[in-house]
Amino acid sequence: MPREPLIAIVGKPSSGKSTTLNSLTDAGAKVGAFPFTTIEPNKATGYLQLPCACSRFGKEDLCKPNYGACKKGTRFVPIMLLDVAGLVPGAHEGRGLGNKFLFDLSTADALIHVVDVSGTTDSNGKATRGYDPLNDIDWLQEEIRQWVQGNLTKNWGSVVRRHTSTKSMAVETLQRQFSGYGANMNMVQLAINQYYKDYQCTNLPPLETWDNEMITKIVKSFLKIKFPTVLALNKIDHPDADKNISKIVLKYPNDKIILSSAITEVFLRKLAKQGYVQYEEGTEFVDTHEDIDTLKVMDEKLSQRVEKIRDLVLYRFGSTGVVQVLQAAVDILDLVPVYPVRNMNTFTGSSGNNVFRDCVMVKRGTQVGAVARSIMGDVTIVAIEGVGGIKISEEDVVDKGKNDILSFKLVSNN
Ligand SMILES: Nc1nc2c(ncn2[C@@H]2O[C@H](COP(=O)(O)OP(=O)(O)OP(=O)(O)O)[C@@H](O)[C@H]2O)c(=O)[nH]1
Repeated sequence: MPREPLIAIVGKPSSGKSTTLNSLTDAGAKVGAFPFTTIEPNKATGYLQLPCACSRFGKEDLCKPNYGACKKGTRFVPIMLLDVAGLVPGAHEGRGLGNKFLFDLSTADALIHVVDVSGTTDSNGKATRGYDPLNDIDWLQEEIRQWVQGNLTKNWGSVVRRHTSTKSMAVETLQRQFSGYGANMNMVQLAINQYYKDYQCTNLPPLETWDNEMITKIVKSFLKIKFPTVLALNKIDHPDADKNISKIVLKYPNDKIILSSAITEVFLRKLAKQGYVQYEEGTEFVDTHEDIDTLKVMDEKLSQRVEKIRDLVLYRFGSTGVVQVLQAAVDILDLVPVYPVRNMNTFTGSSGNNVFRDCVMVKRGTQVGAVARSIMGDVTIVAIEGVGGIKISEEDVVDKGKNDILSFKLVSNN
């Protein structure tokens, strides 16, 4: 994943995708610029919250990121989000805005599947009552599988002929066929390993003998690797949500599931902007005039609404869950923050007193040399220094809190 990670928000109409996106991208006055050169219409910048390196050294007051923000040691790192609207059942056959959106999806590294757990919208997003959202999870996975499988098997005869005549290995042939989804050899090998795990076997039958059932299995395993998914069970504020949540958690015990109420997050942020509450995003803490007397006084109706939100969402679930949804997506991608600095004694950049100006998210286990090249291009590295001036080799790997603050000494161009 040499470019910035891209996380797609998917789900049926009216599940709450836009509301989730709005709450993730509206970071209010807190954040500044973002690093992406082009933002296309269906892309937006979300802000991942994580403990910043400045808090390890008590330098919170000097932390001023080039991109995003840092507030009292909590870093807001910009992450690119893709809004995949218009997915409806039958999209792989071109229904709705079908193939275009599925095509957009191919650039995503992970998915946030927003599921309406209130059961108040049917499979097409129309208002109803008592709908079973379990259908939506299966439907979305199936829709993507049928699209990928359709693309793979369209010319299966010639794929097999070429495979045989070039004496290719299955991993090579699959990589060629899946290259449109950004799949490299490593990803395809991981997919094959996933297949071994899913179907408890140790080798693949010859590709020439694969029937539809076998191809389905391979595609399913590939999709697990290509699109790791967080299930955002949204609308938990609704009274019908509880029983649906239990059913989903029981059926998908191994999935990454986060409970959310996007509408509550949007509402609380609005009240905070208007000066009625002080709200710590991602937490259950909402202070009102009773706690902090500089906050505006709310009328009876507004007070009752905030009280209801506390009871129905914040105290029951610990937060609105929206901040955690993005954190979960970054977790399943196994990304960790790395802070390149110029001066390892002061943690500053090329000028000024501000510390930890840059932060990039890289896959855990990436070699330090590869991190340098992904930031600065094809450079020649003379030395790499870590905290305390320790020497780090290009082959050392990045981990959470380890080899994550780096100073690269390069060959000078002059
Ligand atoms: N009760 C409740 N309603 C919500 C929540 N999130 C969104 N909604 C409502 O659900 C409806 C659909 O929300 P959107 O965010 O527009 O849904 P969408 O998935 O973007 O819909 P499309 O644009 O049609 O694809 C709106 O009326 C929202 O106010 C939530 O957490 N709780």
